[in-house]
Amino acid sequence: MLKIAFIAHDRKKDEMVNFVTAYEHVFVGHSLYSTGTTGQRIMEVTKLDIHRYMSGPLGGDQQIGSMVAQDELDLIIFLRDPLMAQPHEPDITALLRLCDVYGIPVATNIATAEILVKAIDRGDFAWRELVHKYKPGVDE
Ligand SMILES: O=C(CO)COP(=O)(O)O
Repeated sequence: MLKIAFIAHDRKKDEMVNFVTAYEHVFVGHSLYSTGTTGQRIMEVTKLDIHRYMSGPLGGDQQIGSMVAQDELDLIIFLRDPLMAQPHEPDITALLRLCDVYGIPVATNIATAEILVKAIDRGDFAWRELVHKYKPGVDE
């Protein structure tokens, strides 16, 4: 079971809802997380159970970043709006930076999200289980 987070900016929320609905059969077996409004929108139209953090501008991206830092997240689908400035831009940058620090797969547009979801379906993310088993500082 993977831990997957969904985040979408306002003008990308319809796209996110359509995407998650189309692949609900893939996501249903996993632990799901989201920022506040994104999760609410997805749960309105699917049967998925999503743990919702705060809304992005109120700290939701940072809460998800904290999961990344604690090795508690395997994959993020973050549909960003590249054409609209966000008040919490530093939080967004910080989250993406942490994904790079910890090597967490993150899709920032729908084309990459499609590829990742197909990889999940094929079982390509089984390597994440190995990462979880190896805890630096404990196993060394
Ligand atoms: O702003 C966001 C991510 O940066 C998303 O937050 P919401 O899901 O609460 O709209």
